[in-house]
Amino acid sequence: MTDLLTVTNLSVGSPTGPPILDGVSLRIGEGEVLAVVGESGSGKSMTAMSLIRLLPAPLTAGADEMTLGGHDLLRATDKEMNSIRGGQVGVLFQQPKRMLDPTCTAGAQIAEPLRRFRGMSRSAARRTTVELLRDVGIPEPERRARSYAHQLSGGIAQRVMIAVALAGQPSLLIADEPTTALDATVEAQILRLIAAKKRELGMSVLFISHDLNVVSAIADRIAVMYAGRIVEQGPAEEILTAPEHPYTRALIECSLLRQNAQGELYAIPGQAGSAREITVGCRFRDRCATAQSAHIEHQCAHAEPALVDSGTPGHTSRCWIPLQQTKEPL
Ligand SMILES: Nc1ncnc2c1ncn2[C@@H]1O[C@H](COP(=O)(O)OP(=O)(O)OP(=O)(O)O)[C@@H](O)[C@H]1O
Repeated sequence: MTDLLTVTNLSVGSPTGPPILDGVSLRIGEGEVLAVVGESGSGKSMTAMSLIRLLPAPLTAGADEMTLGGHDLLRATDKEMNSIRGGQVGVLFQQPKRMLDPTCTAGAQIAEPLRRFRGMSRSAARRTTVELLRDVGIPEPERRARSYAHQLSGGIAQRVMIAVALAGQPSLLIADEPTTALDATVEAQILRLIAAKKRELGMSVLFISHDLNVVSAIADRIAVMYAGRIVEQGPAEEILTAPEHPYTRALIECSLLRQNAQGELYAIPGQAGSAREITVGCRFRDRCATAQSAHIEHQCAHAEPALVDSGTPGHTSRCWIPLQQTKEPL
């Protein structure tokens, strides 16, 4: 599969405090969905923001390589980036009603990229806007085109955002927790819509989520982030059924709503936030049951493991004692 996006050794830092992203490398094939998962604060959104060069000041990013199709995202001028965002890259966020401009109709917000990126006349953009609204499953599209954000439900607003994102005919859709604010039925509809559009248009998708249940419905490959690092990456099926990293396994336990012997719901012990302060050894070690066992603790505390092949093509993990070696059942 030809790669659409290649990111090598991406790091993000702030003038104060430890690095926010540390040596993140990703690739997304044409027409592929890569899901990035991890707890709040692990660096998922910062990864996406770095790609489209929209990091909030005073954060700065550096990478060895960052390419999308034929575009070098590291060297693109601000003007080029303006046309890549909304053109080659469409973006969906968690709070669709907040992301829509409250002063413009839904239709005007879809027509804008049609005119800007596809050079359509006013009347052609108006017609295509209605087609796009119909295409993303919005009933009465002519009427909805005249609605403002406050007149839309969360699910309809996210469909409008999908129409805005697709208007520029992107090769990559970045979807940052696009269903987190929606109720379960609407969430399933929006996931189905994203999957259908991806198939129909042959787009690639960078899908960001904290929820492995959601991710399992849509991802071809999964990258697991912890404290600014990718700790495991590989084919979705393999990550979900045969994880190598104890953190991935812990996320799966949480998503399955597993209970412990006392009948309590499983939760990962400790705080994710403090891991970034760990500069020596594995960042997950304080929360990792395997690392807490006496003979292993020494190794995990003294050197950070590298991201290495698990033995299956394309599956890598960053752990001294990968789970498949310990043969612990999931
Ligand atoms: N403007 C900022 N200045 C400094 N640090 C920031 C800034 N914005 C975010 N961070 C830090 O960057 C880290 C990664 O944040 P990011 O938003 O990427 O996490 P995330 O994995 O997307 O979490 P969530 O699911 O909550 O959005 C966090 O520790 C956060 O505190």
